[in-house]
Formats: sequence, structure tokens, C-alpha cells
Amino acid sequence: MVNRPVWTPLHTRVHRTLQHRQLLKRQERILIAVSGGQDSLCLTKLLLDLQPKWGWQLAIAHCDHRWSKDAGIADHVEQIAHNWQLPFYLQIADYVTQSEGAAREWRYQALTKIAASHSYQYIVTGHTKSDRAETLIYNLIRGAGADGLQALTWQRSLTPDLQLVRPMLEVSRAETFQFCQSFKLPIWEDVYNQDLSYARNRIRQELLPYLQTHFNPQVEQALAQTGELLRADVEYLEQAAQNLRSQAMAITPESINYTQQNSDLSSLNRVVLRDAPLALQRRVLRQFLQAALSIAPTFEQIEQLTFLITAPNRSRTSSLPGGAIASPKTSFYAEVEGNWIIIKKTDL
Ligand SMILES: Nc1ncnc2c1ncn2[C@@H]1O[C@H](COP(=O)(O)OP(=O)(O)OP(=O)(O)O)[C@@H](O)[C@H]1O
Repeated sequence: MVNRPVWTPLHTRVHRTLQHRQLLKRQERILIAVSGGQDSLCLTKLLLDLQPKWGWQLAIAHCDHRWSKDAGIADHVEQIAHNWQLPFYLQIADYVTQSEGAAREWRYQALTKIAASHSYQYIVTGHTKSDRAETLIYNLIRGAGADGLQALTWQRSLTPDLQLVRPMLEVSRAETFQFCQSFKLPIWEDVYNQDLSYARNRIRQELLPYLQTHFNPQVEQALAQTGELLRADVEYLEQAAQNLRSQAMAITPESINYTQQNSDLSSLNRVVLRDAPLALQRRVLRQFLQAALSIAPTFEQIEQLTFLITAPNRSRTSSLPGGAIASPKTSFYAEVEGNWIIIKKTDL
């Protein structure tokens, strides 16, 4: 007789979320990113139990940052994969990453590499509603716009063939803990989670409990909802900005003239932008700078370009960084020529 998994309300919720949001397809090959902590263990158990309904092929991937305090986690996760009879893939960092940010970047690269070499179309992570609330606060303090505050999204493309999916953004950390307890899942206690020198940990352990006690007992839920509302707003605005940008960059005899004169530079028709709302103007200009110079523009750089939409002929920005296309001998700036805002290059 086949042992049916014990079904909980959380199983039903995640199953419905996957259906409703169309996050994962049936029969797909899915790589679960497992750190060994409560969230990714909870996710693995849920997907394993849902697997007969969806026909997925599941596997576990773990990234070893080679931090001394992490010694033993990789073996622990491998043992879990073995017990659940799932394929296990391990990537070990070539060198020890220092910052949280660098570790995260390496981790996503490592996961992408595993997925590409074993033909997985999805990587799933155990991010929760609590992570969403923390990320929102973290980015708010650093001065992010709506894009930073939408924080974690349900899915995004890592490469044209690979999606990152976060199926548990409506589940709280308290719930994943409860779930792991009730199924006696072997959680690895991450010692870094106690270290208050990491901003995220201080937000989780001090700031959120403070807000909960003194301002709103449901603060986590409220912040996660704000993140979700902003996610939909950002998606809509980005799409509208892309449409407007293609109009402003449409090839006309005038623009051909400019591109012939300056074959490597980009131009944008400012007349098309003039009557657009400021929110769209800023987004178009950010996309334009990103595409032309391969940079993530700052607030000030975007503001300088926004000013050019109505500025007199020949107005220009101060020097702009060249990102991937920079060399020590060149610098860039944007200048108004008639109806056009043009990115120009000067040789120093
Ligand atoms: N070492 C690891 N190996 C594999 N997966 C990991 C590892 N660390 C984290 N993950 C995955 O990422 C999820 C989030 O982990 P955590 O919150 O620690 O990372 P984070 O740095 O905040 O991530 P992000 O920047 O994506 O928000 C985990 O639930 C797990 O799915």
C-alpha cells in the first residue's frame, strides 16, 4: 500500500497559489534551492507532497559559500536529499565571499549553472512573506523607489530558458517553522541569523518586533501586502514605459540622420516624452540610460536627463559613467539637439 502524505492547510494553500498564479507548469524539471533552513525545507517537503498531482521532476541544489561557520551544512542537505530520494547538486565557491551581497550574487550564478547543465527550467527558493516585509524595510531605508520596494517578486527570468520562482510569498516564517516542527524536519540552525551586524537580522529581530508591539501587530502582513501592490504597479508602469520608449526611439529620417553622424550613440525624441506623466518620463529615461550605457543609473542622473526634456537647445548633463562600455579615455554625457536627447561620447 502507498503511504499518502499527511495533507495540511498549507499544502492546499501553496497548491492553489501555484495554480492561481501559474507559477510552475505540470511535468517540469524543478531545482529547489535548499539552504538547510526552515523555509527551504518546508518548501521541499511541500513540493515533494504535491509532486504526484503535478508530475514534476524535482532535485535539490545547495551552494557552499565556504564560510567557516557553515561547516557541515552541505553534508546535512545532501543527507536530506538522499532520504527524500532526490538528485542532489552541490556548488562550492572558488573563494570565500565577504559580503552578503556578493554571496547572493555568486549563489544565483551557481544555481543558474547547475540548472543549465542539468536542463532544469525552474529554480525555486523558500522566500516567505516575512522576507518580503524585511526586504521592503531594508530597501526603504536605503532610499529605493517603487521598484526596490516591490521587493521580492513571484517570478523572474534568470536567463531566457530559466525562471526563478518563489512559491511561498504568502506564507510567513512562523508558519514554515510550525510546519517543520510538525513534520520533524531537520532544520539547520544558521548561526549567522543571530549576528546583529547584518542589517537584515537586526530588522528581523529588533525593528519588526518593535513595530509589531508599538504600531501594528500585523505589520509583517501589511508590509508584504504593500510589496504585492507595488509589484503590480511596477509591472504596469514598466510595460507602459517600454511602449513609450519604443515610440520615442522609433526610426525617423531625423533619427537616421543622427545615427549616421554618430554611429555608436543613442538618441531619444523628447517631444514624444513631453506630455507623458513624470513617472513614465523617469522610467523611460532610466531604461534609455541602462540600454545605452549599461549602467544602473542613480536618481540624480535620471533627474538630470528629465530636465533635458524641456531644457533649451544644447543643454547637457554632467558626465555619465560608461558602465560596461567605459574606458579610461572616454566619458559620456547627454545633450539636447533640437527634438532629440542624445548620448554623446568625448575622448579625454
Ligand atoms: N546556500 C544556499 N544554497 C541554496 N539555496 C540557498 C542558499 N541560501 C539561500 N538559499 C535559497 O534562498 C532562499 C532565501 O534565503 P535567504 O533569505 O538566506 O537569502 P537572501 O540572501 O536573503 O536571498 P535574496 O537576496 O534572494 O532575498 C532560501 O529559502 C533558499 O531557497
